[in-house]
Amino acid sequence: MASAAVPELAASAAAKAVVEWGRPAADVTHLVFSTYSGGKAPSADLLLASLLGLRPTVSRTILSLNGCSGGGRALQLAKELAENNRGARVLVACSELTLIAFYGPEEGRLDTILGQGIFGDGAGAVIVGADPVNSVERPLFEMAFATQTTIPETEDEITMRLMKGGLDFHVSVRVPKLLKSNVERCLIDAFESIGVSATWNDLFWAIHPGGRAILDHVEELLGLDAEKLAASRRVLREYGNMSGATVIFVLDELRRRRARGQEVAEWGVMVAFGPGITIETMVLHATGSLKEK
Ligand SMILES: CC(C)(COP(=O)(O)OP(=O)(O)OC[C@H]1O[C@@H](n2cnc3c(N)ncnc32)[C@H](O)[C@@H]1OP(=O)(O)O)[C@@H](O)C(=O)NCCC(=O)NCCSC(=O)CC(=O)O
Repeated sequence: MASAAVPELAASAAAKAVVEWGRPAADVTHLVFSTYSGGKAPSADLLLASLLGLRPTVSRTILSLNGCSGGGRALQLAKELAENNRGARVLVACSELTLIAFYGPEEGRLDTILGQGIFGDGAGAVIVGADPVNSVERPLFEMAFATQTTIPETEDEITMRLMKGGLDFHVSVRVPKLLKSNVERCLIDAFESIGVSATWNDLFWAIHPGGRAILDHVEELLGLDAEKLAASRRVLREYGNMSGATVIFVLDELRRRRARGQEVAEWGVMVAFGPGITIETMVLHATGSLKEK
């Protein structure tokens, strides 16, 4: 069921992204697809390419089981592809279905219930490119800098394993504190790398809302004003933790808030995390056309 539904869900998100982009789907040169909800070949990226009518030469990559860092990883990879291939247009698609990880409670494993309580289904899609065609394309966010960090000795803190009965998923109770201890260093390093200085409250924020406790910990650590994580909190409240797709929803929510004049910061950050524990950090720059929308 998941194998069929995951690409269909992605196709519905991608079709909307393509319409907003303003160019035909056949102009997509690369596809990066992230999901934890599959386990077959040919995989969901091929089915998505066929559902959208992408060209047979589209260069496809599937990221499997990157978990909640999958959205951040896919966007970083798309940035690399777009910057290194003139004229490339990369479709990033993340599609997740909790069905694959649905199973009954386990003695002594409270996180089984936690996962089923806070996770949700969803798909998000983004078109990434460099050098926009000004007459057609309206860039929203520039990915100014991107980096990946692995927190040492945390490989057992978030785990996923495909078994006969589905996806065996575990998340330890230590995850919010581990992120709290490591996220600021990632942010400082990222901003130093591009020579931009800003206080945390000067920025707009797209943090993967892995759970309410994670947002609370980050907010407290960085001394963020309450509205700074409003986009992440709204997405978590409305849709749950949709794993890799969630940061795309948060970016979309930021775009809407900006259009309503609720978010005016020029620079911002996106942070996603997943098994590893892997932290994907990105410095974002709101582009002119985003501010005009
Ligand atoms: C789930 C919550 C909203 C519940 O908040 P509450 O304030 O209601 O309750 P709480 O935090 O006191 O937790 C209630 C009880 O559950 C226990 N508890 C909490 N998290 C647990 C876990 N992961 N494993 C086992 N037990 C856990 C607590 O110790 C406590 O036990 P007791 O009652 O005995 O004291 C919050 O704990 C939360 O946001 N946790 C972080 C979730 C998380 O790690 N998300 C990341 C998912 S992974 C991800 O996003 C990336 C990926 O998948 O790749």
